[in-house]
Amino acid sequence: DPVREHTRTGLSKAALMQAYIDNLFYIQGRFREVATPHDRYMAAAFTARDRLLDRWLKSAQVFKTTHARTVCYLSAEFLLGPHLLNNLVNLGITRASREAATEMDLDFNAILEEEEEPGLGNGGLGRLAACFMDSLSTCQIPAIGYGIRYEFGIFDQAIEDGWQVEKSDTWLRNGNPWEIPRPKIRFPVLYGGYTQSYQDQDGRARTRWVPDQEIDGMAYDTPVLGYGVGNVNLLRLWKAEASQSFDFQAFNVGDYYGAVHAKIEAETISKVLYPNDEPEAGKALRLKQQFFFVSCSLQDMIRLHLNTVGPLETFADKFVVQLNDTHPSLAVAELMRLLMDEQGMEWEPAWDITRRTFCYTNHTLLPEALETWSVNLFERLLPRHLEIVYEINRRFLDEVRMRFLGDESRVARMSLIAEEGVRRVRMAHLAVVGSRAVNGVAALHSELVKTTILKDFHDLWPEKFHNVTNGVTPRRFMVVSNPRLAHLITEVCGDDRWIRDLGRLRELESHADDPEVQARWRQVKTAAKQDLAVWLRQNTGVELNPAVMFDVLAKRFHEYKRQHLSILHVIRCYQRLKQNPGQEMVPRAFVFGGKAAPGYYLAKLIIKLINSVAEVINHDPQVNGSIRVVFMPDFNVKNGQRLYPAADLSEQISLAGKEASGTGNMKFSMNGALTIGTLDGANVEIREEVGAENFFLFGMTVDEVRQKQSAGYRPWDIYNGDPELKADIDLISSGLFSYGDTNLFRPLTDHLLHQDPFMVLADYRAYLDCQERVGAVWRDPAQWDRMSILNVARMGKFSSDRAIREYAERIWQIEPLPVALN
Ligand SMILES: CCc1ccc([C@H](C)CC(=O)N[C@@H]2O[C@H](CO)[C@@H](O)[C@H](O)[C@H]2O)cc1
Repeated sequence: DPVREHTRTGLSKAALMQAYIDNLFYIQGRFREVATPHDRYMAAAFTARDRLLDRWLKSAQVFKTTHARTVCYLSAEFLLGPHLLNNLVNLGITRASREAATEMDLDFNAILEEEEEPGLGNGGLGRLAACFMDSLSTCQIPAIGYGIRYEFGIFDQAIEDGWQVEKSDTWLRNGNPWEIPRPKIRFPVLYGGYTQSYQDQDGRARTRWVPDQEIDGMAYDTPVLGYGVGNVNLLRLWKAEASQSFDFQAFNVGDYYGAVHAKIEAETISKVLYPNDEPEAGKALRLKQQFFFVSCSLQDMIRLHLNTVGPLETFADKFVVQLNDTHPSLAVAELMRLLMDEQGMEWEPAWDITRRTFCYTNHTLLPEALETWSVNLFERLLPRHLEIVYEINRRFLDEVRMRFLGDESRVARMSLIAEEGVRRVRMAHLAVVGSRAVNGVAALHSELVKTTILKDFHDLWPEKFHNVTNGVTPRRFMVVSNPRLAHLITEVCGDDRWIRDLGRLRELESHADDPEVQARWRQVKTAAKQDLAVWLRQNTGVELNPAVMFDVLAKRFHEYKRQHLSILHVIRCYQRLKQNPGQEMVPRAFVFGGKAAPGYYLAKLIIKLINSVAEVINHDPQVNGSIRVVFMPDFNVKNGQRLYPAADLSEQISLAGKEASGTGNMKFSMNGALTIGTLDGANVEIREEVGAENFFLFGMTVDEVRQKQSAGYRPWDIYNGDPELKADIDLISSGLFSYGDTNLFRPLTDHLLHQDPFMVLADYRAYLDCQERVGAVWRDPAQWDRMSILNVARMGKFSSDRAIREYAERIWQIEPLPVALN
């Protein structure tokens, strides 16, 4: 009956109002007068969800009947962010929803604020996976995202007495309306034990794995709708469960803990996300987590293939699997095990399928982030996979020896096993050997991958190496987070086709000097700054004036990202104002944000320093008229969406050669911020696109860094050679920012003066001079607005749609498969 059909799928205001009322009643069991904010959010969420499921089922039917070639994106992290508004935008019903809310006298923004964000990631890598899922659907490429449904995601960050305090992330406590539990889609995951070789019925040598632990992985599905299309892809996240959750025999003998032991043991595997963003933990549970989702995902793909296509010989034609860094690289060995031990395939055909199935993306050059697992741990947890890794290695090193006769040192360097000291399995090597394509995430980074960490492999297989520069989705990071700017751009461009074709932003170029457009552009920025100022006052007590320059540095804390270089600039500004109060200085608000891995002491000390400097400056009437400092707590996707639209200046100041790409740099620039940055990662390409004259560049290049390091870098000499630098570091050591305690920041100042591995002191002077140039341009609003408009106009390249199209054409060889909207 049309009324019923209409209520669950209708996109009109009336249909949405009816659906909301129905959901409040039939799902939340509430009528309006007694509904809680959470009830209202859930009713709104289910209203959107129904419209998603409608398109999802149509997509699933099309993909099933057409045996569509499918991309499987394996990632240990998916930093999705809040779903509701993003789904309303992709459904094209934001206006109807707002009007429905107004008509029912509901506070639409309050409903949005109610949503807990699924923080199933640490930073760049996890958010990139989420942007790619949005673009895979929008570009109509059949895809499945596979990952882990952590019960506890990235910790919530509180700042107490200037220190980061981690709070566990109970994102599931109020339920999750966006996922569909799939109790019937579950797979056994094995650990430990030993292997046994035997003869099968045809007399062929076979190996069986006799594990000492078996758990289950159960699927939870989240639909991922594209923007303005009928295509909905699947995000399938696995939860660990005991295959037998209650041991009644133990209970009968009163061993109550024993009765639930297996359940607790099993569930720990998907209990919590490891909060490390570069240094690897090397913890056994982390390896168990990686194998857990890899095994479930590959078993699921084999099930889908056998059910839809048939014999596995064509597996690599149906599925292409992208390994998001080395975290899922066990997949290479696990697919071999499943094809040989479970599907009875011989090594060669199994290896041929494996090598044609996988592709690997590297996201970091930092040696401490390149995962290696001790052979002992590997053998203890995954004895069968170690055998397979050894055999892959034996055959691979034969190939290397053939190609590079007598070059045993190259053989040792390329081996999957690091033999010196504790023997370790090099996961990046396993990923490269088992993949048909390897890519970096920005042009500079991909060059460095080929000339440094994977040089030997590039010498052997140059054709395998590619670059695909990262991108971000303009839906979430422009339309959802900055609707005022989106409306203005649509008006100036004449239509909203730019949202799916970001190159159309070029239309703005011709308006860059138009005073009327500039005025409206500045209004949009000021309004976003006002919103942020209100949020910051409510959540930190710090008052910011939206008329001053908002200078923003927000990303995970890591020494290579050099947040401590920025705080030295803040201290320089402070000293200048203190030493000559009358001095005219461009007023600025320095906004910092970002989490530090809980075990990363120096990063946490930098957070403390920022908050301590803020304390002194914000309470000093001699300077707080010109400069203010604030630390935005709990930088996550939701708070990022408040920050990106409100920034005037985007700080991208990592040491050249260290930031693989960066994606925050793209989000800030797409929202009209100008960038001060080094020639690192994607900064290089942003500067190429927006024009060198519209980018504040400073600092050493990668080559200059290498030269200075090989010449012997002595930060102490720079400290003694630059009086302002000396004064700034001495002020930190003086205890002025720590109530006279001269020891608090000593670990940081000592580290800077004696090691400074990321050459903060070497780039200090160039950075300060560049900040002077920034101030000079800020004094000319018309020029600043012109540069801001040109920055946005030329950001088309950095849409994740472009990145996905490049993966599809150059790496995955997959065609879009459109699903009709209705
Ligand atoms: C094993 C611990 C661990 C956890 C995460 C990682 C990630 C690779 C770190 C990460 O997020 N890298 C970032 O990836 C982004 C997406 O490609 C890039 O834009 C960033 O430059 C890069 O730091 C390494 C090691």
